[in-house]
Amino acid sequence: MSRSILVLHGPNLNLLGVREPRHYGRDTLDDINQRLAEQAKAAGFALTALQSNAEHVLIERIHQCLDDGTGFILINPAAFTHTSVALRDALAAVKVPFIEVHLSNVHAREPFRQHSYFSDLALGVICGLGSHGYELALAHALRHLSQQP
Ligand SMILES: O=C(O)[C@]1(O)C[C@H](CCCOc2ccccc2)[C@@H](O)[C@H](O)C1
Repeated sequence: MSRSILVLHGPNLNLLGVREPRHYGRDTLDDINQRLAEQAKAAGFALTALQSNAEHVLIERIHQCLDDGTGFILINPAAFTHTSVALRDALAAVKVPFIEVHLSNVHAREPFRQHSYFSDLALGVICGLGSHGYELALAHALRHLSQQP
């Protein structure tokens, strides 16, 4: 059973807590990552988090999952949600189960945010619940991995 979870944050999420609290809340990315790490550790699992503004960095980190035993991915692709076939293809290639997370309710925002290149591949999608969405996604990932042989 894999005991390793990867959390990926897409472009501009490094600005969380500094700008746009109306859409994205006041938690910083460090706040979110710290809470996720504590949640995973308490359950006996390892968690790695990466934020990047560069599509190729996220893609190459996903490719690493072919060799590093990652059992589950939580990903907020951010704006790449609506644009990146390349990032979609990387997730499809490695075949690691993933949950797509969005802080805001993308379905209550501009039309262009209402299409995702990831949702049909995802195990599930959580949006609109702020940073709690990440914690809910992690809770599901932990249960999923705990049920694996
Ligand atoms: O709601 C989400 O989590 C999004 O993935 C966030 C993306 C934006 C991430 C940028 O986050 C910022 C945070 C603070 C200030 C500026 C941008 C947006 O493009 C997606 O449509 C929905």
